[in-house]
Amino acid sequence: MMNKTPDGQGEGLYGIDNASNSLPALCACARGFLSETYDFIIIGGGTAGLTIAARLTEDPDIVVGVLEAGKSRLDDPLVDTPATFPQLLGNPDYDYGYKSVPQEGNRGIIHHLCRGKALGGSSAINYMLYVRGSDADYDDWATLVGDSSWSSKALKPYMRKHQTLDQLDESISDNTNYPHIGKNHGTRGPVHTSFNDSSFPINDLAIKAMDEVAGLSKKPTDPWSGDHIGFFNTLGAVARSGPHKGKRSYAARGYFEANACRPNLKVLCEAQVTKIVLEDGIAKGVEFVFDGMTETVYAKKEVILCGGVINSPQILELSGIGDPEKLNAAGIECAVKLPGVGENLQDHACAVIGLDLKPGNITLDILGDPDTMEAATKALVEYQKGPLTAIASTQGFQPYKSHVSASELESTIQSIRETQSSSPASPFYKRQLEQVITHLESDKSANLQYIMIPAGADFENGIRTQKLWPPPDNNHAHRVTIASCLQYPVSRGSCHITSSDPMAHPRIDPAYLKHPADISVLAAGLHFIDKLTKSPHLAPLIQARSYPAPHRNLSSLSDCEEAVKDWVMGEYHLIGTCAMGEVVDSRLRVKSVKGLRVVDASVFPGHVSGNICSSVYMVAEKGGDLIKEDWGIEV
Ligand SMILES: Cc1cc2nc3c(=O)[nH]c(=O)nc-3n(C[C@H](O)[C@H](O)[C@H](O)COP(=O)(O)OP(=O)(O)OC[C@H]3O[C@@H](n4cnc5c(N)ncnc54)[C@H](O)[C@@H]3O)c2cc1C
Repeated sequence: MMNKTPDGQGEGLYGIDNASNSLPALCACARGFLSETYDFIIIGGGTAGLTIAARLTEDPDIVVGVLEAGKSRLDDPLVDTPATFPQLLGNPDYDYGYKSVPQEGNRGIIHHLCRGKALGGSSAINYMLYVRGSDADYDDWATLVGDSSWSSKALKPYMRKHQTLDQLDESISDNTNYPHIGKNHGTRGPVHTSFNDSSFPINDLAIKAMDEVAGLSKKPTDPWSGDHIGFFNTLGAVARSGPHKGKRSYAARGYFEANACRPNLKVLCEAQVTKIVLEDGIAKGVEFVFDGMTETVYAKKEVILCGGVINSPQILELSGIGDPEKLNAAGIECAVKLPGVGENLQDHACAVIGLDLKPGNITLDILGDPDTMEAATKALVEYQKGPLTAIASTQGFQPYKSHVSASELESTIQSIRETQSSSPASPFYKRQLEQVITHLESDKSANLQYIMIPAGADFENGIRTQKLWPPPDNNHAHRVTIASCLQYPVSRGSCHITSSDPMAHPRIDPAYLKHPADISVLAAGLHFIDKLTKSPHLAPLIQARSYPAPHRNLSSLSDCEEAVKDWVMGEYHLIGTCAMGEVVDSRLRVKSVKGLRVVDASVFPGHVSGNICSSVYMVAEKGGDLIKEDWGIEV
């Protein structure tokens, strides 16, 4: 076994020199995979699945097999280069291409819902913003599930455990907008995080405008400490040290490749799991399809489901675990009645303003100039630096209460109370709503996240096609997009199978804007952005608002509500379809089934503020320890 640091981080295990190009753990065919006997079978080699596989195989006596539907994309420049992520979205080689049902709250629009189909899962295609929830968010989890081991205090070591904080680039002399305190961050975790090493003047001006309009004179001390109210440049999951400097840092790199020499780890890619094999209420193994052939593999100890927020409930339902009515309608016999499966789907919905800037103001559109692109490519290739290694970093959080009058706040809360007292609301939902109300009443809660992207969006088709970010255009006014994102939605959607065909996409309803309170909160966010555009820090730079159309008067909250209904999009932060407390217990074991856990974003019982990948790594790190404890494996 290995030495431990106080955070439980392994000494040298994820050392940069351990990476192997031959990757012996990757099986070329099903026969190779099936020749092994496994203690644990992990379904889904995504963000959470690879984290758990790495932790369990720290014990050389534990043998783990991972089945992943996507391909390994290690060393694929489209995945590795931070700036090329838009090319992954909507691309069937990387993205499942799920579609929502028409969203009634959003003029009936069908949303494309991206999910990563690759080793590393959605961490291979995401926008790489590295953000953590606030303390109140995880304390809410602990309360909802009645287990203090899920409190913010208890979870902090798992946040540090997955992270390595790389140093701020020496060219950044003024670190006012890059606040951080070392003790809140990891130093040896598999996921490298860093600040951008370059920025545009508009980044700092936008932060000034945000501070001014919000009336803030102080910066957050460290937005990863559990309090992220205020405005700052965020970290990204991009390595700024080691052999992968300048590249996306994701689960396949940090958790898999670094451990791919372990003889007790096997991964089979392009293997689609079709169901869990249940015998007398015990998960014994899984059925999967590889190269057109159906195979079965057994687990001596447990099956761990890490298929993500869409596929984990899908696989449970295909296996006969769920609501009997929904299963019967899909032609599946119910083996275990568990009505919460596929319910409680939540996302962070965003509303946006698009701005065209006056000549002389630069954004990523400058990359449309061939000479600038050549220089940026040179910086990437020769120094692993520059704009092609950057993420959309400018952001911050504000309480809703600071944006509206007392009567507007009361009316929003009243609309939630009405839902709370209605008979269809489940006891679990009612308790969640109490927490949402507490957030709205607080003047310290991160109800709204603001993100400025120094690029223009395709507002016409982007939601449907996910070709949201058109190529940079230096012949046009340079553009920025500012988003306001709802962090604690009241609306609840669902994800259920409608057919027994495992290849058929489930019916997914993220229920954007289903509840009027969500519209009110987002409208206040849009109103705030409108004020930013009038701030002396930003107004002189702006040529025109390109979206919403001029007839929407964003200084009126009711017009903001209409603009929100015209255009809303998920922040790709889907959670909750196998919620802790409802579908799994607080040790992540599926209720009424033995030998089966779910560990991924689907187990989040309620939403957290901010981008959620850090929370997925944290849940998986904790999940790994829970499994080890339950099987007497050294933690
Ligand atoms: C486009 C996009 C942008 C995002 N941007 C950010 C961001 O900037 N910052 C942030 O913090 N978060 C972001 N997120 C969210 C974050 O990346 C995800 O919440 C997180 O990665 C989900 O982890 P997971 O383990 O739950 O699922 P995943 O990482 O999606 O893993 C699920 C895995 O299971 C596999 N699988 C599914 N079904 C089967 C099957 N039947 N058989 C075998 N394998 C299967 C999948 O292929 C996948 O590899 C973004 C997400 C997306 C999609």
